[in-house]
Amino acid sequence: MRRPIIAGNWKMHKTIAEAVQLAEALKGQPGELRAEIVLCPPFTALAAVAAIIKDSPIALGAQNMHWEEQGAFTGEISPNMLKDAGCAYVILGHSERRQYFGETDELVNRKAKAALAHDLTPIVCVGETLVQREAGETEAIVATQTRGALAGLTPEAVASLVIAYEPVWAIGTGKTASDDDAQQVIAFIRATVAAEFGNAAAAAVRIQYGGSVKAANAASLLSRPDIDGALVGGASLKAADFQGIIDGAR
Ligand SMILES: O=C[C@H](O)COP(=O)(O)O
Repeated sequence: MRRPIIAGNWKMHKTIAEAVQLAEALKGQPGELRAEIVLCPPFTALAAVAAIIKDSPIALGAQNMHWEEQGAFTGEISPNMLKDAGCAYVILGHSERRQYFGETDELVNRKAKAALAHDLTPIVCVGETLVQREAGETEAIVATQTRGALAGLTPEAVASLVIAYEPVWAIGTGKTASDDDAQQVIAFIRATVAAEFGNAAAAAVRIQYGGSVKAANAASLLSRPDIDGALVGGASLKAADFQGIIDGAR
């Protein structure tokens, strides 16, 4: 049985004080959680958020990472630095990293291997652009990205990680993939994993949907059999909005 995972990607938002305030508000929410919750603040707020959530069931994640442990890589953050700051997860290959910073599947693969070697769970993002979708290339794109990002991993490693299917055209646009579309593409990604890594890895790997998830659509997306949670951008920036999504997974 796969436990749903709901991650808030705060992107380049929140000062340390604002991050602390949001983490405090979320930590204070009562109730049993069916889903695992992950907060992914910017690097500058990781340690402060870690201190707030340390005795709660909420986990900490980063939004990116370099693959080396240390060295002359100005502006980069290493896997052991993320562990040191309290991270359990790291988002890799987000479409914004691919689009604005030239990240390739090969680079995402290198990062995924480094994350796993440091006991960080990668949240590997895949997804097609609008042009690719309209050209009927969705399956080809997500299959290539999935195979590329996971190349060389063991079935056990693949089983332990998280994939986020984020159609680029749905990110921050208010346009959500329909439940049927999201379910269909995520089932296809799972079949791709099965073909490459076997049925046990495919049955275990958690695959989230991301792209304009909000309280109003979360419950029905998460009720689909292959959708194992959500990677949330905009709606993770306000405690009430994110809590509404978490409630959708109860
Ligand atoms: O990582 C999160 C996604 O890019 C989704 O962002 P969004 O919920 O603002 O559409």
